[in-house]
Amino acid sequence: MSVYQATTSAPVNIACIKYWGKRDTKLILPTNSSLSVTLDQDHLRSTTTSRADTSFDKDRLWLNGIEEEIKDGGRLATCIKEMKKLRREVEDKNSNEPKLSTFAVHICSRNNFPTAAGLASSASGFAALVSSLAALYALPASPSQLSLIARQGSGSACRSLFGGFVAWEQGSLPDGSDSLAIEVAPQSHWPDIHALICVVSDDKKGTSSTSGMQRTVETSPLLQHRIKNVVPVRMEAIKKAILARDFDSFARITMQDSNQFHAVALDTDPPIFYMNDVSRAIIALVTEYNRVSVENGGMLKAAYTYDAGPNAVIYTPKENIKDIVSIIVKYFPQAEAFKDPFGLFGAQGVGEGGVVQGFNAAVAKPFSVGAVKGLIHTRVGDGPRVLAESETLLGANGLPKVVA
Ligand SMILES: Nc1ncnc2c1ncn2[C@@H]1O[C@H](COP(=O)(O)OP(=O)(O)OP(=O)(O)O)[C@@H](O)[C@H]1O
Ligand SMILES: C[C@@](O)(CCOP(=O)(O)OP(=O)(O)O)CC(=O)O
Repeated sequence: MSVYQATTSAPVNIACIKYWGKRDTKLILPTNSSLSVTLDQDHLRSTTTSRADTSFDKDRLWLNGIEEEIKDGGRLATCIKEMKKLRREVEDKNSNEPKLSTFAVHICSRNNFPTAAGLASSASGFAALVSSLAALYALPASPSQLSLIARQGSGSACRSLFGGFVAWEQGSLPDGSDSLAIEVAPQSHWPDIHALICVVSDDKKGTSSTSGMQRTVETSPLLQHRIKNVVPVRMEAIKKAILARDFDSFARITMQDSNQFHAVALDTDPPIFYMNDVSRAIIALVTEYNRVSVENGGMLKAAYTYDAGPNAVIYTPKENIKDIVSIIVKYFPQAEAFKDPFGLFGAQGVGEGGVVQGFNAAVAKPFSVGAVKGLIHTRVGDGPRVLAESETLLGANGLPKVVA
């Protein structure tokens, strides 16, 4: 008896031009195009196994070992249904193909980072779901075609079907068939883009992206200006900057767009605040680091960006990442030693951190341990990967394997 299954992993992406607002909430069609950097799966990833079997009586999904309900008409159900539809097309063309589209599936997924930490788990999660089903079903679909389905799981997930630098073209058709992700440049084009994720403590539950963005669409006049006049120009400018490996322009646009996204959140009625004092202090530190460079005749050296929460992501070329880690550690002492995946600091570690020459230390006050509860150093990465059979997350009985 053949076992029909596939395991894939998919990356997280963090936008430089933010998606914020839907023109169709069911199909998840955005009010503006967006652009992101895919982060390295060696550090952050969702891994998903999908198996089709005649003995399964219904579609089931486990996330980090806990079964999630697949609600009728919900996002998970929609993605699974759309993938089965593509499988049926393959079966209709070739009658020798096993009728996997008629079997129920068991899907088991794990995120190697905390799902609740606001690290875009829905993006890597739905990208891994769609790519594992695509591998299971041996679909001839391109990443852009798969992005149409991942988009219906979570908008930002469509961008995780590619590595490197990725645009989500908003499209204009009512059925959404032109609202898809395209690769602007692969990882290999600009591999020196590194990222430091500052995981900021956040006790209270914030406003979800899904509900927050709809409130913004309904109430913010600034969003209309952003959609019509700002994003189209920025999309073109940032694509040009990426193709030219022009970090100065890339950084300027990324910071401006993060700022405007948080401005439209504030322009929402009632207002939405995603950043906190820690987030704002990190902005002050990156701004000061850039000021020192520019005043010495240099260019912008780092760019901050924030999604729908207080965590900072700082993009910087590889050559500056040591400076950035040192500055952040100086102002935000860490409870645990900095995990140094690229071996920046050698055996002695980052210590108490420090600032570059000419840096005005008074731009922010030092915080106490725990204000930034963790630092993750990563870089631009590749798109979804198909993993070996041995990586399966499902046991012989079709249920999640017990992890040690
Ligand atoms: N590996 C996964 N496989 C399938 N679905 C997942 C996976 N990881 C996360 N999800 C889905 O995404 C949901 C979490 O998404 P949510 O949008 O609340 O958080 P986030 O992605 O961390 O934040 P944001 O989208 O605002 O950046 C989970 O409840 C689950 O439904
Ligand atoms: C601020 C953002 O991270 C918003 C992401 O929103 P989601 O993709 O999580 O929203 P839904 O489509 O409702 O699932 C910006 C971005 O990633 O572009």
